[in-house]
Amino acid sequence: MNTDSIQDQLESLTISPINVKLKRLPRLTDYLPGLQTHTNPLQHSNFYHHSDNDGFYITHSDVILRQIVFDFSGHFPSSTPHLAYHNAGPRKEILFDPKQVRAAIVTCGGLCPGLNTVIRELVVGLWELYGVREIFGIKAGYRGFYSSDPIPLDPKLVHNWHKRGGTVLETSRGGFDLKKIVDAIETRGYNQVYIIGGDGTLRGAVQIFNEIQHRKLNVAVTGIPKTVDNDVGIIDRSFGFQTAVEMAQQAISAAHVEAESSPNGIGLVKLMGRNTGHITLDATLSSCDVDCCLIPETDFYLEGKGGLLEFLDLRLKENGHAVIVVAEGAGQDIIPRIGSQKQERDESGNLGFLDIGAWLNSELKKWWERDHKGELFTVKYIDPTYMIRAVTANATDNLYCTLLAHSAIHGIMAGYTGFVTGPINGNYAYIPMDEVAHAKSPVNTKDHKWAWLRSVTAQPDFQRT
Ligand SMILES: Nc1ncnc2c1ncn2[C@@H]1O[C@H](COP(=O)(O)OP(=O)(O)OP(=O)(O)O)[C@@H](O)[C@H]1O
Ligand SMILES: O=P(O)(O)OC[C@H]1O[C@](O)(CO)[C@@H](O)[C@@H]1O
Ligand SMILES: [Mg+2]
Repeated sequence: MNTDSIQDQLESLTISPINVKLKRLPRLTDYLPGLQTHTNPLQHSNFYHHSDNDGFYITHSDVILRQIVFDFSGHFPSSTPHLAYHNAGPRKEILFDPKQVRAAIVTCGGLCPGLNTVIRELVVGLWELYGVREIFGIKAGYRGFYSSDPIPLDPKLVHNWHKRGGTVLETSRGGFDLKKIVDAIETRGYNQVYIIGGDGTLRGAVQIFNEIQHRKLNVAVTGIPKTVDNDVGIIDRSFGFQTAVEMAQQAISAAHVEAESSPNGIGLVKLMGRNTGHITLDATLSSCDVDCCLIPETDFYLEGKGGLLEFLDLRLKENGHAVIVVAEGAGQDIIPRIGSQKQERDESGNLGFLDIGAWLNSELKKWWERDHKGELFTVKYIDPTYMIRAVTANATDNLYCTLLAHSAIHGIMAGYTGFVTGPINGNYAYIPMDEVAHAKSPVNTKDHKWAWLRSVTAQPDFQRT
């Protein structure tokens, strides 16, 4: 169909009913049917002016479609159901009496810019929007539920936490003991549990939620997805990611300056990205200084036709310098393991990596010595690791963290449980927690963005012919 006829068709298009499948969210009333409802205290707030039909309150029938881009040339609406999620936001009727709420907040896994903002906004939101007065911080990750006393939190205490990197509550890996955690939740009398963490944390949170359901406890659990690597699926992106990309730019700029200031200079930067290369990819695209971007989602090799060394040889001849950015999880298969060298695991069971940056640094030097002995050459290797995540969130991420925290509060107050809050197509949604815990988000090397990257760097595709 040509462009004009599609335009004509769109002007008069009637969309027949769309086949939508709404993702059901667990609610406390699923297993505690007798719970009383309460009017949302925002109804009496001086700051939120609203009438019944001004759209302020979100109803159970307000949904967000997962897919918003369609092919109008005959395939829409299709018989395949379109997935929809509940819209996040305040409900007029809630399932908690704010005076009876005892909320617990925990941060688990690695650091990410914005963690303290989420904590701060959970505290301030619970306190100011709903009048909750019993809010507790759990120290140092999951183990803190059963191994230390909680920290009472209030708006005064947390008022400037968003200006600090890291997590004031502290975090850790490992220490997940389901029975001890749920026992502690029961004994301490928490009835709202806010769990901030990545894929591992969310898998743990699903188990906590299942056990709470099994024990029929009046306790709602929500997850707030945190991953500096941006490797959690379904949601548009994770908080702190943009800040990390911005920080990564500084390392790339420095590598570029170093490289172009030396004859045959190579700047080599290693960035975080355990299983995904999102940070590396976005930092490359926004810097425009990178000659080659290496990520875990695509293999590469050094020697021979179409390899990295041949490419660098050409770039150095053309430009006199080159910049390589590599994600920490890239190239793990091409680094030789020494003897019985085992891949170590951290306390959560995540595989440790061989150091791709240090290995490349040494291989580049060996290559030059072998093939270009006597010619000037330098590699400047920059490994900013923790510098890109141990910072405060930028303004965009701070705002994002605030909306996430408030959305999580509204959802839990409405009696939803076992859910995660996150943006889908720019709107905040409630998503079943087990779905997010298992959804990955790799870089798609078949899409336009990767093709754009290849066109910007003109790097090889590393497909051996
Ligand atoms: N499958 C699982 N079941 C229960 N608990 C888990 C599981 N995987 C990880 N955990 C627990 O979740 C917490 C955080 O896990 P992990 O260290 O993998 O970080 P994460 O949440 O994935 O964040 P990130 O990888 O972004 O730093 C740890 O306390 C760990 O013991
Ligand atoms: O050294 P730590 O704290 O275990 O964290 C390192 C890992 O955490 C992350 O930042 C997030 O998973 C990864 O990119 C990185 O591999
Ligand atoms: Mg993880």
